[in-house]
Amino acid sequence: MAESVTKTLLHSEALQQYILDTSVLPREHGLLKQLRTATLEKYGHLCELSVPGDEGMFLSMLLKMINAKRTLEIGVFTGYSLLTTALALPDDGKVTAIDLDREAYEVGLPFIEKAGVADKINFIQSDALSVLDQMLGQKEFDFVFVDADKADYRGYHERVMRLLRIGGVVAYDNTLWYGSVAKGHEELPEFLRSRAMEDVSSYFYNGHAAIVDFNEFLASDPRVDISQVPIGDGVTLCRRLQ
Ligand SMILES: C[S@@+](CC[C@H](N)C(=O)[O-])C[C@H]1O[C@@H](n2cnc3c(N)ncnc32)[C@H](O)[C@@H]1O
Repeated sequence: MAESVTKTLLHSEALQQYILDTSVLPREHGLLKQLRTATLEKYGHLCELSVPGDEGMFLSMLLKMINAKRTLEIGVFTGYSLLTTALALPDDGKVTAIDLDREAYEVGLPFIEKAGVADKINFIQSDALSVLDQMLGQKEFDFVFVDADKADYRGYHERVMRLLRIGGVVAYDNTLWYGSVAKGHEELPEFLRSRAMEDVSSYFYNGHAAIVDFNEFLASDPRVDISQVPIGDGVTLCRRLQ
């Protein structure tokens, strides 16, 4: 269980375990722990799709620091980052959450309900790009967390730039793609490579090229300040400037 709470490749296993034992596990909300266990029981190794505990705590801190009230989550799975967000928002905060997969959302829903934050959440089961298109000109967000189809990150970014208030923050997950961005696709960790090769249209196969391209694109986008944070699988923060 412990190894699924954080997956950064940037430091040694001993240091990773230290971070986990010292500052993550003692402070992780009990219902987040339960949600993670339920995800592991239902999805096995795919539980790694959830954000790790140290990244969850980072997102929670960030939301509180920027006083976020209206947030958008693109890619929910069983809701680890969603529950983290809902817990971090003030009582009158709202999070709009989009995912194609309602079944996975319902695995985490009992923990969201037990935490008493279900009223803050509007879950929309749909393809994210089409929902974002419908929201343009209607909604404004303080914070957006993007963790869905990596091949669509450019498309999400164009829409998010119009949905985020000026000064608002968008966080893109998995921007280090298991450490492989600094290497070639063939150097993906074995567990990812074998899964990628099973299905060339898969999340795992397409992720590498899409993320490498997206990182280069963000670095040249004058509409945002950026900071690539080496936590979890890499999170790039972008603050909208114009
Ligand atoms: C990495 S998981 C999200 C993990 C989540 N943030 C968490 O902490 O548990 C990616 C999710 O994106 C969803 N997804 C993929 N493509 C999508 C799309 N085009 N529109 C909406 N959701 C999508 C998948 O169904 C999956 O649940």
